[in-house]
Amino acid sequence: MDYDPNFKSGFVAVIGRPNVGKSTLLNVFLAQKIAAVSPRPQTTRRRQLGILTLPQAQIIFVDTPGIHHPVHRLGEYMNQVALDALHDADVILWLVDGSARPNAEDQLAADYLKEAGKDEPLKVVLALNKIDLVPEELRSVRLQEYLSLYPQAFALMISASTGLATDALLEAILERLPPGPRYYDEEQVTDLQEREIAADLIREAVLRHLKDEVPHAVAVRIDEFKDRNEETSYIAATLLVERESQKPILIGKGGEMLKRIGTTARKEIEAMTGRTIFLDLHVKVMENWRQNPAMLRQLGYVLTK
Ligand SMILES: Nc1nc2c(ncn2[C@@H]2O[C@H](COP(=O)(O)OP(=O)(O)OP(=O)(O)O)[C@@H](O)[C@H]2O)c(=O)[nH]1
Repeated sequence: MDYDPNFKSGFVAVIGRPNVGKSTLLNVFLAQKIAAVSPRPQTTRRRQLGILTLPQAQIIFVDTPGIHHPVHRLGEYMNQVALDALHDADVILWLVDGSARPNAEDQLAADYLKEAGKDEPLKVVLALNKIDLVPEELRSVRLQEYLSLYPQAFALMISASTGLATDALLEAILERLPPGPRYYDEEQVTDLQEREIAADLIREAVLRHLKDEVPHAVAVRIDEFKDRNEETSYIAATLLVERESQKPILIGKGGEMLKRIGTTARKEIEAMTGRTIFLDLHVKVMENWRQNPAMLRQLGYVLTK
């Protein structure tokens, strides 16, 4: 690899509480659907990378699960992932929901930042997202409310869904990146395997159709992902639920709900892969999978420490 002293690269940890729009923003930057986006909190469970290669820089986004108070093993794992990402990051993009006042979880994120930056100052860019929902006259007050949680941050207001000031945000990140090599090929946008993305898209479809009914007790296991030819792939996946009583909710009358979930997921996977997909979905009860470290590992939630 040729060394270019003007080239910049580095890791940008994207943090913030669940549902602030991390995935939406990542999709804007990468112009491709790689992270799960859903109107329900905590869709992003795994640590994900999105890689943006520009003529003079390469940014590797680490999309962390939302920081929140742990209530079970999966929650603890998610917080640990978030802390690890802060330590390793060159720049931290702290995304908050500008349409609401700071709450205890935002305070917790600020505490994480203080903890991670106590020996070495962190480069934190604070982005107030969803500013399209905030009346003009309230905006600067809101900015100050968030900035007071971590005054060392560079702050700006954006809207990931309208694209407002997302260029300025990218510029602020680029300014703070150190010189470095191009770590990944230009064409590569993620280090997530297609099957992992497919699992995320299936889980997203479940959350979208089921609203409040089974939400976070569902995990997706990809059992098979085979290319049949150039244009078609076959995917078999199992939706794991925690209790027998959740099974009929997922399946629906005459299998109608499962069919709807399958159709939504299939379309999303087809958009992502550019291929025709045959999607075969099953539902299985796996009691208390969230408390089971072996099960979490099998589903790709590797406990790091
Ligand atoms: N009005 C408005 N809505 C937004 C904006 N950005 C995101 N949203 C919506 O907010 C919801 C959550 O967005 P996500 O991108 O899934 O949030 P996330 O932070 O990745 O969520 P987790 O995966 O749970 O951590 C979705 O319904 C988005 O459409 C914005 O700038 N303005």
